[in-house]
Amino acid sequence: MADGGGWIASRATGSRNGEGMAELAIERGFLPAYAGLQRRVQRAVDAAISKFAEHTHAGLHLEKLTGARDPNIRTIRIDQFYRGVVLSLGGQKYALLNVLPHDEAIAFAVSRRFTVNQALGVLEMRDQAGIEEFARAEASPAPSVGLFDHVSPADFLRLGVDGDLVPLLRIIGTDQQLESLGGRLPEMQLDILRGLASGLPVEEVWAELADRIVSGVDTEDLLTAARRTPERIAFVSGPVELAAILAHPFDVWRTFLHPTQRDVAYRETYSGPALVTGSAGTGKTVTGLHRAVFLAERLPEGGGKVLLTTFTRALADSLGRQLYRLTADPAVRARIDVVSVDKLAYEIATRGGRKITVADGETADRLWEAIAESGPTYVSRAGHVTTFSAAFLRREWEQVVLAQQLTTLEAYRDAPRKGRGEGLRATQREQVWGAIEAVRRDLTKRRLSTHTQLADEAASIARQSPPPYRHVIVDEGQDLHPAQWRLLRALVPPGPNDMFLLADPYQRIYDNHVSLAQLGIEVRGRTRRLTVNYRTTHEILDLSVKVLSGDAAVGLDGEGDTLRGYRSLTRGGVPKVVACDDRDSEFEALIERVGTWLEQDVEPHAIGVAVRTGQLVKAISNTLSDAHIPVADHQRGVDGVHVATMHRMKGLEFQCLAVVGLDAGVLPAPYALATATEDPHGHKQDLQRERCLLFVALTRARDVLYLSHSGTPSSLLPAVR
Ligand SMILES: Nc1ncnc2c1ncn2[C@@H]1O[C@H](COP(=O)(O)OP(=O)(O)OP(=O)(O)O)[C@@H](O)[C@H]1O
Repeated sequence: MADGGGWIASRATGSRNGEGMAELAIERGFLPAYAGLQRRVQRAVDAAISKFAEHTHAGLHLEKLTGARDPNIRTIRIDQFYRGVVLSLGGQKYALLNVLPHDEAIAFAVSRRFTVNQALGVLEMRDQAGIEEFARAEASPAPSVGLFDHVSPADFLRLGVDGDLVPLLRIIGTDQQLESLGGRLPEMQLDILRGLASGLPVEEVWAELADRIVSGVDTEDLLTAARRTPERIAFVSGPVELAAILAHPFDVWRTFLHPTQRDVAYRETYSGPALVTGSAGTGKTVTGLHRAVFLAERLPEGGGKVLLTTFTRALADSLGRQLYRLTADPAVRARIDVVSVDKLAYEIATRGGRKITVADGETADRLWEAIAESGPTYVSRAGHVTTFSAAFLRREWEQVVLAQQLTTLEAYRDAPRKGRGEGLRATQREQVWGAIEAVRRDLTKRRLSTHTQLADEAASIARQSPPPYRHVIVDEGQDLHPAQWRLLRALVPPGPNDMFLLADPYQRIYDNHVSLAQLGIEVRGRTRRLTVNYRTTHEILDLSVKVLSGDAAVGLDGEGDTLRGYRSLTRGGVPKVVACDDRDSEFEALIERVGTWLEQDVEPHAIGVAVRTGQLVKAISNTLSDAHIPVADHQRGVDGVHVATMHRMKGLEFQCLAVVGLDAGVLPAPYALATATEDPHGHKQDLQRERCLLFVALTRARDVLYLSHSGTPSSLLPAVR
């Protein structure tokens, strides 16, 4: 270490060593460590980093340590109390690993060891002292059934598991044992072991890795390995980039993507529309944001724009905020339009000054209620004289008539009604058509349009002009209506990298069952699946997945999706279910819970309360406000605890989440279910949608999940230990 690796000086004065700029890298773990420091210590860290520019290593007090498991680890003085831990990568390159109070820094530094993965060639960190401790504590004979009996030593090596760990893995018989060893292992190897332990066959785990296998790995060459590990080591281009990273140290995703996410987001070319699936919290949004920036950076000046769109305005706002943090370059930002699909449709449909008022949900509901009440009767399968319900008529309009752009009774009479349950006789179709027409006329008379109608009109308008975008990226795609897909298809010319779609069929909470191929969006051969959940703890995920029925959901590509290999990287407490006698005591318990979170310094906006109905939202907001707990009001820009319906929780996340009012009679919502006797298929579908809704709600929690009900619990709530 002749010269302290100063990229700042190199940049300012030109290369001093004549071999190009020396570099400083940061290791992923450095960011949370930095984020947790007081501002005063952060400033001292910033100053120490700057010294890399100005000093030789002597000036930096880079120290080797006696007893270190890794000869390349050094510590560096930050101030009187703190030390940084640094890895020498060779060639005057260093990676910042951690910053801790003096004794902890030394303990961290002597315990860690960096190795190069023999299969993937990536740099890995392990807690060597912790592994030794585990081996001592668990020094017992192999269990009769080991967790990895189906994996041969050769397979372990092929999958990049270090040979010296194999004897230790043979004594592991349970998931709990694996988890207690887990945090000490290299992250990538743990990921592979968890995959194997969750029942994935060796060949499937291998297939996930196959693209990344490197031949001729030099396990001594840390620097090359570090360059192959962008998910753990980021080489910064200079002080501006480093400052940008350190300014938002919690946004780890900005700098470090999982290899699969990186492959998906940074692929040079998809020959046509690409679909990324993955269940809750797997980083679909994050991947879409990176893709948007990647594509926008490649657009030539005046060479078109990227559209980044999603389901609601709130989600689009959130995308916009995250995008802002991902790229500081105003030219790149200016090339990306972030807008919800509804707003996009409205803007296109009202272009040229046309005045349109959007029918709000309540107004539309009232029209459907009125027609259902006064509408025709028929004799049901069960032999009752019955009417078509408002929900049935509205869905028939949305899911059949608007979805297929049916404009005449004749067309409707012959139209397929896939996914709509019980068939309708010709006379019933006439009755339904009459009711739909009446509501449509009523809307026209009042000069109102629904969002779906607007999307339909906007699609027709868009088809008549040259497509305004070069690339379209769609988040939360599982819930878009066919009319919205037609609109998006019309906004971008078919070709390479035209559409990049993100969707999770297990989070479908509206009735739109779409086949993209039928809408001219062919993703076959270009679908990828993300499986690692970054948001939620293992325990929360475990409970959430139990809510789903186990039936495979059908994806936008028409294929059955799977939750195989879906897993979380973090551990936490088991979610708590509180059973209350009545609503008052349930609300009291909620106040207590939220109050405790606030006392524990959880920010109000990091707390969410999800419920099934709008009435409960109102009641809980009032209850919390009365207890002097701030409740967010986004329209008025008021910060506070976020109380919302499960539908509105889509796409969001909270450090602490309460999902309350989980009573039988509230969830599944009786008004959202077709009657089991009269429409068994529709009933089953509706029930599945309610399950997905609860799944969406539960998976919004990051660290802590609290559940409660009054009286009999919802049948959708799984038994909790
Ligand atoms: N590679 C990563 N490293 C660290 N954090 C990540 C990574 N990828 C995603 N995250 C974090 O995980 C959380 C979930 O990510 P994101 O919202 O993109 O997932 P999603 O698949 O869109 O989720 P959902 O479908 O449930 O809305 C976010 O907090 C995000 O910042």
